[in-house]
Amino acid sequence: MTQARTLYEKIWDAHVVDQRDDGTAIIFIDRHLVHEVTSPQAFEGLRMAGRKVRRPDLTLAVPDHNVPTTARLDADGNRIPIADPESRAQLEALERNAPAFGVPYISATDIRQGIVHVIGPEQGFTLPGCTMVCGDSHTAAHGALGALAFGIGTSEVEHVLATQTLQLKRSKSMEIRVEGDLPAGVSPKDLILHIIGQIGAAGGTGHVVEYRGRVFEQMSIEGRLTIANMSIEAGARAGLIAPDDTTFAYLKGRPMAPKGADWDAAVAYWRTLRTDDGAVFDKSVVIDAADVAPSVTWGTSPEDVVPITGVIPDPESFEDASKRAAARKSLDYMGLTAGTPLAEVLVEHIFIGSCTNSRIEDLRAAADVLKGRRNAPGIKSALVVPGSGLVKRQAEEEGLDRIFIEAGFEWREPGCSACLGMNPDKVPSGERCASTSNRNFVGRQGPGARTHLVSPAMAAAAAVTGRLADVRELV
Ligand SMILES: CC(C)[C@H](C(=O)O)[C@@H](O)C(=O)O
Ligand code: SF4
Repeated sequence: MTQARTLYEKIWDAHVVDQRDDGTAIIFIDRHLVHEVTSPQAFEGLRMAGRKVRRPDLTLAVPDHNVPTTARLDADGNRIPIADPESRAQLEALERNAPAFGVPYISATDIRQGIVHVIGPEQGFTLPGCTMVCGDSHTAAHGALGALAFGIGTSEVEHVLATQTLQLKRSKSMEIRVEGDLPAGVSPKDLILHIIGQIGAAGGTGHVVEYRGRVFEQMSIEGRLTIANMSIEAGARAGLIAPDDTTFAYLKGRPMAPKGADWDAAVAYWRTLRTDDGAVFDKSVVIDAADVAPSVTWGTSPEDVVPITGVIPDPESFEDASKRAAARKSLDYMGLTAGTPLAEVLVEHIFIGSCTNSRIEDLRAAADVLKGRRNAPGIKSALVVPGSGLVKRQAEEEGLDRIFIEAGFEWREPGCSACLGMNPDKVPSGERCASTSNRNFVGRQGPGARTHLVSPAMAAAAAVTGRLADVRELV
C-alpha cells in the first residue's frame, strides 16, 4: 500500500527534479508571475550573464504596484507618464525586459491588466497542482485553486527565469480545520483575520497550510483567494485549498486554461489532488466557525484582531512581556485608547481593493451595503480599486460603479493602490483608514497612516457611518 500523503506532499513529490542528501531539492516551477518591483535586477542579472529566459511560455509579466490608479491615457489617447522617477524607471524596465526576453506581457493599458494575484486565476494561468512563484509575498493567494504557490526574492526570480527551477527545502505541513458554518453576515475575510488572530502572525512559520472543512468546500474561488492570500500574514510559506468542482467550473474556458482533451486529462489529474485519509500533518489547528464575527484589526500586526463587537484591548492584559510592549507601541501609533469600543473608532478614509479583496464578489458585497446610502460627512476619501480591468468592466456591466460613485467613492483603474505606499494613493499621516487590504504595518499605507483591516462589507459600513461599524446592523 502506498503511504497516505497530504495535498502538499503530492504536489511536492510531483515536482522534484533532484533530491539531495542534505534535504534540499530542485523543484520544477510550472508558473512564474513577474511584476515591476522585484524583476528589474533579475532581468539585469540575466543580461550580464548572457542568459535567456528558459521558459517564457510559463512566465507572465504585468505591472501593478507602481501604476497610478487614475486615468492612464490623456484625451488624445497618449500614455500619461508616471510622475515618480523610481516608479517610472521600474515600469519602463519591465516594458523593455518583457519583449526583450520574449516574456508575455500585459501592459498597463490592457483591459487584462491588474494585480498579479488577481490576473493569474482570472486568466487561467494559475492551475491546480502546479508550482507557482512570484517575487511577491502574497503569491500564497493562488493556493486557493490548489496550486503550491509562494513568494520568492529577486535573486530567486533570476534563478527561475534562467532555469525554471528553484532550490528548496520541504516545509512542514499544517492543517487549519474549520468546523461548522460561518454565521450570517460573516465573510471569508473575517474568517482569515480571525484565524490569524488565533494562531498569531508566526503561527504558520515553516509550514505549508492546508485549509480544510465544509466552510472552504462551500466557498467561492473569490473567497478562497482571500483566505489563501493572507496565509503569509500567519507566517506560512503557502496556503492550499484542495481543488474541487468549484475550482474546475471557475477555470473552465479561461484564456490560458487547458482546452478540449487536455482539459479532460487535467481535470482527471486534479481530482487526485486531495489529502489522503490517514495522512498526517505536522501541526493541526481547529477553529469553530460559529465563533467568527466581523473582524477588525486594532494594531500594527495582522494578528491584532478583535470582533467588531469588542473593545480595544488593554496592553497590560497580554501575558507575554514583548507582546505587552508591542501593544503599547501599536496603540500609540494607532492613536487609540484601551477599552474603547471598536464601534466608536472614527475613520476618515476607506480603501476597497488589493489582492485580498478586489474581485467581483468583493465589490458586490461592498455595493450591497452602499446601495441607496451615502458616505458619512467625516469621510475625506473613499477609493474603490478593482483588481483588474476585467473585474472593473464586469462591475460596470452590473452597475456597481454607479452605486460606489453615488455613495461618494472614487472609481479607479486597477493596481495595488493604497494597499502600500508605492504609488500616489496614500493615507495622510495620523489619519485612519478602514481598508480591505492585508497588512496594517506601521507606514504601510503611507508614513504615519493608521490602518484597520476589514472585509469589503465592513469597509462599506465604515464609509456610511464614518466609524468602524458592525455591518450586520446595517443590512
Ligand atoms: C513589493 C512586493 C515585493 C511586496 C511583497 O512581497 O509582498 C508587496 O506586494 C507587499 O504586499 O508588500
Ligand atoms: S495588492 Fe498589496 S499585498 Fe497585493 S501584491 Fe499589491 S501591494 Fe502586495
